[in-house]
Amino acid sequence: MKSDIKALEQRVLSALSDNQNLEHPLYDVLNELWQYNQSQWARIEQMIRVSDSYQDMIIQREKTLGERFDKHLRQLEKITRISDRYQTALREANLELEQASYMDALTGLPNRRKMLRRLKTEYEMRPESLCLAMIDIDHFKQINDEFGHLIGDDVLVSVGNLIEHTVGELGHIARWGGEEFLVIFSQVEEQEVERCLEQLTRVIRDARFDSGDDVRIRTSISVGKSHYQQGDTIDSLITRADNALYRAKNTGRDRVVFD
Ligand SMILES: Nc1nc2c(ncn2[C@@H]2O[C@H](COP(=O)(O)OP(=O)(O)OP(=O)(O)O)[C@@H](O)[C@H]2O)c(=O)[nH]1
Repeated sequence: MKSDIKALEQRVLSALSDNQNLEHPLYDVLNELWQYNQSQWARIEQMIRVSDSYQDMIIQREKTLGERFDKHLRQLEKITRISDRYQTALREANLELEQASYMDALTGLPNRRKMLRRLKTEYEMRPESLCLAMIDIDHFKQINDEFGHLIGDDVLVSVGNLIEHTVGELGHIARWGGEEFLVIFSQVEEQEVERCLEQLTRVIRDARFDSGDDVRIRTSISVGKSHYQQGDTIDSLITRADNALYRAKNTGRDRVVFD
């Protein structure tokens, strides 16, 4: 079909180029139709060229947009990874900070803050089974004065360890402050608490602590114990343990005084 049109065009063209046809009555009409036809073809070709270049432009643009989108996606993934790492580090740092705020830096034992929290929880659950032991190292100032504060620190840590080890599962120990420790006993028979505290004074009395040279340091502890009584608050329980400790100090030290 296409070759027929080519042949037809060829015939029209040769007819129009033949001077003998110039006088033919249809020559002008045919010539005009031919010119019009040619200009239409030129327009169609022009439109095809415009359309092609437009398509090229769109393809190019999509490519550029795609590349930019990929780039942004990669950046976003990178930022997400950094943010994940940052959040994990932040969580870990917060956890460490929280643990540090409840721990005594010297002995590694729970501190007063942590103990008060535990005390509150135990008190809210079953106050009637609460028993406190306030423990203080005797004449600790003399150890510091004689051997220095660093050795004093070592003794403090060792006494803390011995208390923790001796009390074991029976209670919870904390460094209450200075050379003072507090133990909470909950749901432990009173007699068993008393046996444990008596054993504790023996353990510390028998212990020998390193002084850095040949001398071995000896010390002892005084203990004041309070047991929940009707109407007790956390404060009054602590005060009664403190008062018992005071009596232990005043009656010769190295002993347990029960309230
Ligand atoms: N090395 C050291 N000493 C401490 C620490 N905290 C408190 N002390 C010392 O503990 C001593 C407590 O002295 P005092 O309150 O007079 O009591 P004490 O000498 O133990 O005498 P009594 O309690 O009456 O038997 C002081 O010399 C404090 O400086 C500590 O973390 N490290």
